[in-house]
Amino acid sequence: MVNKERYESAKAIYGELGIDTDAAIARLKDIPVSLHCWQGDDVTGFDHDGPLTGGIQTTGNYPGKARTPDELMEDMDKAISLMPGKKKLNLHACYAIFEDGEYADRDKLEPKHFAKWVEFAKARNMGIDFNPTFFSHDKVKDGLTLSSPDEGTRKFWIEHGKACIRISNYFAKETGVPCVMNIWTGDGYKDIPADRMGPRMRYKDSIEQILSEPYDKNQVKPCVESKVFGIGVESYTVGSAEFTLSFAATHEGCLPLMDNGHYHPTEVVSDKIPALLCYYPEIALHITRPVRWDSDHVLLFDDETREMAKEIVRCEALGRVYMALDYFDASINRVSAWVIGFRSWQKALLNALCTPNALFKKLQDENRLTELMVLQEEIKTYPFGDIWAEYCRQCGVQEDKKWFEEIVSYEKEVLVKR
Ligand SMILES: C[C@H](O)[C@H](O)[C@@H](O)C(=O)CO
Ligand SMILES: [Mn+2]
Repeated sequence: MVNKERYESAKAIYGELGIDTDAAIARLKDIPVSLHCWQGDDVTGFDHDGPLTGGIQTTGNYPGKARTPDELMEDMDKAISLMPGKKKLNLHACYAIFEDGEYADRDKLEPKHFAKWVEFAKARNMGIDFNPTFFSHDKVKDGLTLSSPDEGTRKFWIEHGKACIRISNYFAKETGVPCVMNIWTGDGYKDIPADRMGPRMRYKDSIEQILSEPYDKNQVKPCVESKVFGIGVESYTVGSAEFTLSFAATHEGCLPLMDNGHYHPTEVVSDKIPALLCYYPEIALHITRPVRWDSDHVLLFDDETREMAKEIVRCEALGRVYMALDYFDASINRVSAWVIGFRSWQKALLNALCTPNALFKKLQDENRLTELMVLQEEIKTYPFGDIWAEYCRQCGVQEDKKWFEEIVSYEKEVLVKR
């Protein structure tokens, strides 16, 4: 059977459950997902030569890492050509592009240092999300930035945050798409601290100072990302879940950002999404795959990934959740890592849109839980692959099995020559 016939047959099967697969495909094409630039170069950036710090780590030494803005853009273009769906570009401040020997430290960054990225995004019809970079820098003092007891250090990082607000405002104006600006720091202590509240009060004040910088409240969406622990920061994290949720709840316009690698291993973000949606008009996500801890493995189409997407869809919250990918693997082809992760999240969203959510809710409300279990199990073996193949076809990208051939050629022709 050719693909089109397979799609028609799958469409009829889903149709019996009241699912309109054409509508699901059309809807997904319009939903932006933010693609993180830092998968392409192991979270290095262009403004320093030092190691990756902040309690995060990339492992592996696969050949072909992007070393310059041009290489990173070239790799991203290759990846994008193999991903269906609408993309946004997610940048970190350390990816500033300096020209003609110019350099600006993080507290002095200006929109002009990101002009090339704006050009790149506009040419591809993408909005831009942004992240101040509070790590991999010699002004991280004793592992602390915004919560440092040293006023000079704290001031430097507050100025960095303010510069990033101005840059986010510029991104939104230039692209016409709201810019999600996420504040994450690795601030914390390896061992048991003597004062847990002091750093948090300083952190609160620092973020408040950053957010006092004028910006268009409809166009820039500041977020605070929580974390349970990092490498070398095992005992105490300043920006804990309780801290960031409370901060966002009490500061209008500030969104909570949940990274699903940032919780205890038995906690699931799929359950936290509807809880937060009861209270916050908008929330943000970093979507990753934690293996035993915040390992930032490449996202796959696994159970929890599917469950997170299902929650967003069945809460009718596609317009209220800003979705960004956040993982980094240096042990495999990096372009492939981008593609697998992005396609996995697209699959998860499409799968969620092809789930009979109204029917399942009805069964739950009528306490027909056996029937609910049976149907939830059976739909797992429905011909979803045929719907996915049709989505890829309509988006003009290679279907599964085929896209990897292009990666193999790209590796031979471009990556290994670096
Ligand atoms: C590079 C990102 O900002 C970083 O991954 C952060 O979002 C995070 O999740 C740290 O663990
Ligand atoms: Mn994250």
